[in-house]
Amino acid sequence: FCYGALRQSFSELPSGLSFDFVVVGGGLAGSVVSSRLSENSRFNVLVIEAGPTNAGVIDSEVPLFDLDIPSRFDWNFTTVPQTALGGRVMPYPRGFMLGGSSSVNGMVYTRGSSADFDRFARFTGDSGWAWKNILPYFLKSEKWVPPADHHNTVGQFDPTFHNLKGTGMTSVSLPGFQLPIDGRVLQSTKEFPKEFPFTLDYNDGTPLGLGYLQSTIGNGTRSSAATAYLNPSVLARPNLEVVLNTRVTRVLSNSSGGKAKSFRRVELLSGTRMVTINAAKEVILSSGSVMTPHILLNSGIGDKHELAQIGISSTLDLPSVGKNLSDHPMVAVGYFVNSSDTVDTILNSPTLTARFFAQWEANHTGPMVNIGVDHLSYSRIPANSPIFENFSDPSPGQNSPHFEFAIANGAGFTGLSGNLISGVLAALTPVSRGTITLKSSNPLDPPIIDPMFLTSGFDVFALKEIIKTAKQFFTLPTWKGYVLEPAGAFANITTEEDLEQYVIDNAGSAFHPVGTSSMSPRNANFGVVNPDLMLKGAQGLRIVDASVMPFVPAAHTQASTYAIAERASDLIKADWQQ
Ligand SMILES: Cc1cc2nc3c(=O)[nH]c(=O)nc-3n(C[C@H](O)[C@H](O)[C@H](O)COP(=O)(O)OP(=O)(O)OC[C@H]3O[C@@H](n4cnc5c(N)ncnc54)[C@H](O)[C@@H]3O)c2cc1C
Repeated sequence: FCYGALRQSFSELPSGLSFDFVVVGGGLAGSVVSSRLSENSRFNVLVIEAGPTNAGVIDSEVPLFDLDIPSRFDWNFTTVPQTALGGRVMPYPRGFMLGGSSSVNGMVYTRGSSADFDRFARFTGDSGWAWKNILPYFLKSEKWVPPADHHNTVGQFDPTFHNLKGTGMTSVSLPGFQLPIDGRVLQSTKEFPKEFPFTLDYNDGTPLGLGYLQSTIGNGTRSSAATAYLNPSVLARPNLEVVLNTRVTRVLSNSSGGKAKSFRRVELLSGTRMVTINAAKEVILSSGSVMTPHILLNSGIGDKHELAQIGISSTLDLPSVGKNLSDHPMVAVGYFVNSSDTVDTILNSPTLTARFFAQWEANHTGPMVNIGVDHLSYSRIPANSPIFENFSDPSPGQNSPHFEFAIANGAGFTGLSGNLISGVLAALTPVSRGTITLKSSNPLDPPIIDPMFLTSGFDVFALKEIIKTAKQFFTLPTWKGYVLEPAGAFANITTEEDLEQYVIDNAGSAFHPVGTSSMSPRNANFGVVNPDLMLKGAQGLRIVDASVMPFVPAAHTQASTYAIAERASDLIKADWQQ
């Protein structure tokens, strides 16, 4: 038989092939796990991806285009009205192409704090998830490369915490195009060292402070899980098949009674027909925090009472499926600036966009290699804050931040026009938890997504605090003569009530949902997967994606998903060593 190709549809897959592993979703984690498993030539691996190929998609390749990826590469989900946000409905983007959300995301590469992973280990009872044991997997997935402009990076990162050996996979680099605000941003670490101390490297496990942005960019181009892990030489492996444009609807049980049920059969939509395919060893669900629980629930794996209400009979009663959705709420604030040298000028001018795109095409340099942010800052709510009279601290440890503050050379997420500088402000330790549920028993209906943003008073407080900090930041002496007046509704805030209303009117998702198929200790009567990521109470089904994280780390979620998928690959290989 001939394996080893990128198929445009399931019907292109030659009949008669059999597979050891069927990976559902060729997104970030699915690309990693299928690449690693197919390193073993005795394993036949099939990946089924709902979206199209990433190859040749310029909007995905050019870093500065990241805010405007066409909707055909998105699942185009929206949330239900958010009660704590004045009933607003908001978009909930998820990548719909090979590489998944790693092909459409903001490319920010942040790992989180050592305490985040030590908490994973404590919570699950598996020391394999602790920082010291997961750090090698961060290094295995990361290929540290020079920035696009090849500037001297000494003093801008700590090489001890990166893989400079060329053995890694996804390229990570420092900013490849200096922004005009960079000098002033760095000066702020001297003017406000208590809140913004300089940190050499926020990816060393202790992120607090202001440091240089690290992104999944190599040679001025997005490096995604697809470009890195499913590169042409991996796709040429005779034991790997990748099927595009094919949606999986359910996993089916192919055993009954007796021992734990086995879920080694996948149902998918091929054209207008439902067909099934078996995995001899395992089905691996890697459809992400929204679609993995959606597939499980449609398969009857979830809370049996809730499923009965929509006419789905239970195959495995696991009430935690789709619960515990944890995502970072985010809000942006902007100021007009006394300069036209911001990304707004480029993005609002077709002529400049064309000119800098031509430069990018010619030699992968210039403003298009950058996302308009060169620095991030991480900070904590002071220990003596009155909020801790009513809430215990949700952060996992003293080295772990409550806030992220990205300093953007443009309007960014404010949605305003003009020349701006903005702060993209995220609350990293959300207390609110949401759900993914089903509308009906039709597996092609979209999920009901309810992140329940800001339903905890702690999260409202956190966003208000970080806005106050951003105000202090932008009024530091370093900004004199550059930062002008606040922009949009932010300009009208005078009271604490105004501030709260601004948060309610403007907060949204930072696009980091996790927790909907959470790990829990092996014998726990809650959770969805065991610490080895096998579905609880079942055989033959593993979940490998962001949905298994029990808590959202104090970081953007791609780095942790890469590390989890790398460790998962080793766990799977060890289980099936012959
Ligand atoms: C707009 C946006 C910006 C972001 N910015 C950043 C950032 O700057 N830095 C960062 O660290 N993180 C960022 N993230 C988050 C990060 O990309 C995700 O945490 C990460 O990609 C999660 O990986 P995953 O494998 O769980 O899911 P995904 O990467 O989303 O992969 C899931 C895959 O499964 C496929 N799939 C789903 N359902 C089915 C089905 N039924 N059948 C077949 N295939 C299916 C999807 O099409 C997709 O390819 C961002 C995310 C988004 C959406």
